[in-house]
Amino acid sequence: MITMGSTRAEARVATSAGQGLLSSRHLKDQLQEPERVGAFTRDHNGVYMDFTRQNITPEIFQQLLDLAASAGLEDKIAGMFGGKHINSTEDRAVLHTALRAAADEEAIVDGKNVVPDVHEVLNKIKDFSEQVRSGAWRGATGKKLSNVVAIGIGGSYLGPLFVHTALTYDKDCQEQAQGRQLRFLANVDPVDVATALDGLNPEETLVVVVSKTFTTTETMLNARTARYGEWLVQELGEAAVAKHMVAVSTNLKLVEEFGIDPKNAFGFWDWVGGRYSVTSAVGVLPLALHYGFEKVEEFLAGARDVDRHFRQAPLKDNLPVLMGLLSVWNSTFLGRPAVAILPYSQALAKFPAHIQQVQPVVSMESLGKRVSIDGDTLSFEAGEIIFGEPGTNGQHSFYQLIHQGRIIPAEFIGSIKSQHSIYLKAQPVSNHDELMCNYFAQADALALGKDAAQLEAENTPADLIPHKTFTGNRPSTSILLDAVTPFSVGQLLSLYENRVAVQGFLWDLNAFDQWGVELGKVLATKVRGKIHAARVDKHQISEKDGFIPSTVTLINRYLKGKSPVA
Ligand SMILES: O=P(O)(O)OC[C@H]1O[C@H](O)[C@H](O)[C@@H](O)[C@@H]1O
Repeated sequence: MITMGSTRAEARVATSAGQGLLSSRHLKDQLQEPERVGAFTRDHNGVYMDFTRQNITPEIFQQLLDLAASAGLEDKIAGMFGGKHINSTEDRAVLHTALRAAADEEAIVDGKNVVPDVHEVLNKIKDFSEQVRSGAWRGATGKKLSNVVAIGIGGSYLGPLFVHTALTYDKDCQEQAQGRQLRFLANVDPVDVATALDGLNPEETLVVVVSKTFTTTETMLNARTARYGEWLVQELGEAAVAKHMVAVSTNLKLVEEFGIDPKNAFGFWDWVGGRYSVTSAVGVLPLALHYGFEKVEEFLAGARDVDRHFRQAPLKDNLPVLMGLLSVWNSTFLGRPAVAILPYSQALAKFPAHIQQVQPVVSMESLGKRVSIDGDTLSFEAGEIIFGEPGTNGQHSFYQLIHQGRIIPAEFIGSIKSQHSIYLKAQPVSNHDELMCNYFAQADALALGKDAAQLEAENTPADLIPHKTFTGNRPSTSILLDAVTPFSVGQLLSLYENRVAVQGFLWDLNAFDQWGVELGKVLATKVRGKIHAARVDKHQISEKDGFIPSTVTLINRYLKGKSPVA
């Protein structure tokens, strides 16, 4: 049986045991067996998952399921849905799944069913978005508000951006969004302010300030910039704020202090982690304003569908569980530290960035940890470096590395139907077919490789054979959706969110806190104070300010080069 081991030495043994368990047979041989398809593919409501190209055998698969059982995975999943405070370092329940529960479902947090609260906010969003879209709610000068700028960062940005990008060219969504614009402002870089506000008339624009805490420096500065900077108040006066600025937050007190009427604030709760918040008002409000509430309901229904599957399906058929187990197998047992998420869908272009944050970003932010939930140093490698780009673009950049360099498990995501079908008469296949030919080919190229004998048979010059050899045996999972729709985007989101939870449970770490981002924030606050003081007193920064010599030199060079302030 494979175990994680509780000491580094045991973990090393586990890793070599993992490698030892790997069949000496190359994937190219194993993949000839038709029964592998039956054993290692699953289909849930339009989400087809093929993990035949993973480095597993039926025995390893069984051992992974045993590992899940011995880690008490089913109980841990039940504990999460049951509202246990599994985010123990913040003493919070983890119930983002309640955000998409049906009105008649229950999710109990501290003895209270929170689903009615969720639906109260959803109804408020429905109402408000319909008023804005119909023109019943207008701007200060009487114009319809057809533009939305959502200001937020991290989880208050990446999820909504991912979903918006995914739905932009869905035919129905496109129709619903006609004549409207949805933009995001995240980076504190003033160039991002310029990009987000460029060409937007404040008279026709609604600003949604999205921040769970309502204290995040970047978001608050950007919100003040949109309000007082070159824009809203300057052009329309202070009174316009009431009609042009609304907020999404768990901190309604600070929303009011900022000068936004709490009536125009949409709440959520501390049992929703920031990076898991896209199905709260964080995503629902901007998306409902842009696409209409019904489309967002379809997205929520997709997430609910996979949540239920995750809660109910046996481990061996449970897609998030299987994805989590395979990640643990690849990273902890086989020592593969990265994962490439490769959507063969331009609509899913922002999915890798969102998952970086959900998985160890919520993969790297959630699972990028070094201690267990009890604070002990982990004895094994946990967390994965997640990166990715849509195919085929990635093929022309980093795929060289994954074909012939490091072994990086890949997750290919494709769809049967395109949102935008193009078929040129003179071409053998449609444009979407062409895209998907690559989706099929790349997974096989990684798994099957190309050896010296094949190259010799093609009369490859001997000196080029080492360069043209592909070792193959490189793992990947292929996910095939019927189409990229609001529903399937919700399914995909839930699949990955829940898979992160599984990995956290198996690694016994807290996938729901993010202390790792705090140190940088504290240091930035110190730098801010020192730069301000240096400017006011016209002095140089020195080591007395508590910086190391290289930072003193860097900051002084910056300050010197910037007068006047810009
Ligand atoms: O929504 P906010 O409170 O503004 O927080 C924005 C982001 O801040 C930090 O980076 C957290 O680590 C993220 O999880 C969070 O999403």
